[in-house]
Amino acid sequence: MSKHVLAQNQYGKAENRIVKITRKGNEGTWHDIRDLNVSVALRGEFRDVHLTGDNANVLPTDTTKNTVYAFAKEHGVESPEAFGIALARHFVHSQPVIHETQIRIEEYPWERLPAPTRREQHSFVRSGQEVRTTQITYSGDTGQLQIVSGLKDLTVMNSTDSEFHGFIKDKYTTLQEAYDRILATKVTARWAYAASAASEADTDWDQMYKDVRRRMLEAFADTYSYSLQQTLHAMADRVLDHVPAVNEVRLNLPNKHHFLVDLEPFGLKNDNEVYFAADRMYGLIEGTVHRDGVAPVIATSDWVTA
Ligand SMILES: O=c1[nH]c(=O)c2[nH]c(=O)[nH]c2[nH]1
Repeated sequence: MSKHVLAQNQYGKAENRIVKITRKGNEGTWHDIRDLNVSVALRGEFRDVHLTGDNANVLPTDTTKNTVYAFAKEHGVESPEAFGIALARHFVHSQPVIHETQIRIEEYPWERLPAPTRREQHSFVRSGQEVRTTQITYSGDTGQLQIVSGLKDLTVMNSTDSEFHGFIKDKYTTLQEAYDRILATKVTARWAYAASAASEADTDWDQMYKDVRRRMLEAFADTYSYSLQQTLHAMADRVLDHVPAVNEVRLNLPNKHHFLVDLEPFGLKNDNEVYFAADRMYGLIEGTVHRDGVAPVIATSDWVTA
């Protein structure tokens, strides 16, 4: 017997890559595709396997992988959220020793690539835009379904309407005050849905995603910024103002610094036109905004890099 305490534990198969084709139209020649990376984590009565290696309560990770693929055929992939909810419920409801499931999904976007010489639609180009994410947590004990969706790698820039000045100056400060700078960031966003939206069968998750993304981008573009912190708040605020199903927004915004190049040695004046785009290091601005009276649920400890 160990004298130490086994605390949080979970297991499952991570990063199951799956592409699902849905054939539509007259002869099934119109194809829709969903390209997912699905990770499964199971939580429950797993003391024995850790303490003695007794596998009686262990549904193999290999089975969880097979279930992901079989579910794509049996239930289809309507959206990452709907797929994740079905999987999360399945594991909890089919095995009494599994009390909670967490499904994490990334979706890689493809755009339709029209072929001028044929009517069939089965060609796609991977769009260089963001990765869509979702995390579904379902508890069999409480029946609670928590959905935190999001996106990452969405890079945006304002080439003006950004200032940064009036900050603390101590003996180590060298930063010049900026009255016209580039503001650029690679957005990682997560938003938590209200329990009512999570449990409604007809929630249109793809539309929700489009709405949240659009509101964040509009706020980024609309906000005359005196700091990336202010822009972060404006982006989250805009989502909460316009998308009632969302209760909380967390943003991780690396400040992708653009430094004015000194052109004086060449006898040239740099009128905020020529910048050096720095790769590293970067300021990292992070924060959560949530509805008053609703306790935040999105993890704040996740490590996000630019
Ligand atoms: O928008 C900014 N916020 C900061 O906190 C900060 N710090 C810094 O050096 N540059 C910036 N820019």
